[in-house]
Amino acid sequence: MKIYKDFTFEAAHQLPNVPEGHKCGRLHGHSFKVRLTVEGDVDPHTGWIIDFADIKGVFKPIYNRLDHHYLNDIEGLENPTSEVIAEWIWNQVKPELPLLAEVEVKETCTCGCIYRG
Ligand SMILES: Nc1nc2c(c(=O)[nH]1)N=C([C@H](O)[C@H](O)COP(=O)(O)OP(=O)(O)OP(=O)(O)O)CN2
Ligand SMILES: [Zn+2]
Repeated sequence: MKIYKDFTFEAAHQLPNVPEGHKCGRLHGHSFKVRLTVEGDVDPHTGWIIDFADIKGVFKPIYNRLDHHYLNDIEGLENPTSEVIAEWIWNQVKPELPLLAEVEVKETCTCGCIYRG
């Protein structure tokens, strides 16, 4: 069984390694969407894998580092593509949430990235 919790954070970034003139080389912002998916067995007593609130609790300090920040300033996010952000979030969350199975990051309505470790 898999469950997930969705988050939205607002942040600015620019991609330093794109070719000259690429639009993403300019400073811009997104309402980033993050989906954290957890996989495990359903506890027969509680009826859940874990409480959604526990996923939120684990992500809260990480969310606070991202929301309304300039991502390039964050250690490990100097080149903040969706792929790099997804792996970075995985590395922050996984030790605190061993059942984590998937991190999805969406920059816009039409593009995103899924990382499974
Ligand atoms: N593989 C990746 N490609 C791109 C990334 C990325 O993180 N990984 N990022 C960008 C830009 O940051 C941009 O914000 C998103 O790109 P794009 O989908 O081109 O954005 P648009 O909204 O302008 O696209 P539409 O074609 O209008 O849907 C670029 N590439
Ligand atoms: Zn962007």
